[in-house]
Amino acid sequence: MEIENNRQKPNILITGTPGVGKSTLGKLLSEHIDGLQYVDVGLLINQKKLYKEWNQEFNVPEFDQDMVCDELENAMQTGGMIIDFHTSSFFPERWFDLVVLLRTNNTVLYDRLKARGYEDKKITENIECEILDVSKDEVESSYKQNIIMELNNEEVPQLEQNILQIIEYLKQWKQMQLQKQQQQQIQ
Ligand SMILES: Nc1ncnc2c1ncn2[C@@H]1O[C@H](COP(=O)(O)OP(=O)(O)O)[C@@H](O)[C@H]1O
Repeated sequence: MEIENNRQKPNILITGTPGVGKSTLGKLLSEHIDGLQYVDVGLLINQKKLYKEWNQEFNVPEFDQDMVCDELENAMQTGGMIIDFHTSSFFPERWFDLVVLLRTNNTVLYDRLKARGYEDKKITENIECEILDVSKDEVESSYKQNIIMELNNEEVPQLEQNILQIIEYLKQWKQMQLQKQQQQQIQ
């Protein structure tokens, strides 16, 4: 792990196809780890009207990338943010210390999206994205491999395991950041 910023608290991106469990994980992490704040970017876009156009086909806003980034910039510089969004390449790479890519198999994903009340067309589109590794490709072309953590998330025990793995990563991050700051003080 090589840290290129001086943040006191790490920023985490949680991404993946809708239904893989991003908000469940993000909220749990913010509850388990002091000082981390969870942000559902989809919700933020709606609340702060960070869009200029509306997608009639899917009845969702066409979010404006610059407006979203401007809205988050100050908080990201401070650190301690858990960012949850289904797409990730437009965020500045420098923002994140850990990128969590969640994966869920098709059968489970289908059931979750059906339970959410999505139309068949929207379910099929999302499952195709998962099969075709759309989020994975996006993450791998946008962030360094050593900060990407790809985690399966079908069942509750996996979720618990994932949380432990992330907590462990963040412990190491904190230690490295501390060492770096001590070295900077000596120099
Ligand atoms: N590890 C898990 N085991 C069982 N159900 C899960 C798990 N993670 C998430 N879920 C469920 O899957 C559904 C979708 O999760 P959610 O966090 O809303 O996904 P996303 O934010 O990626 O759209 C929710 O009903 C949630 O309770």
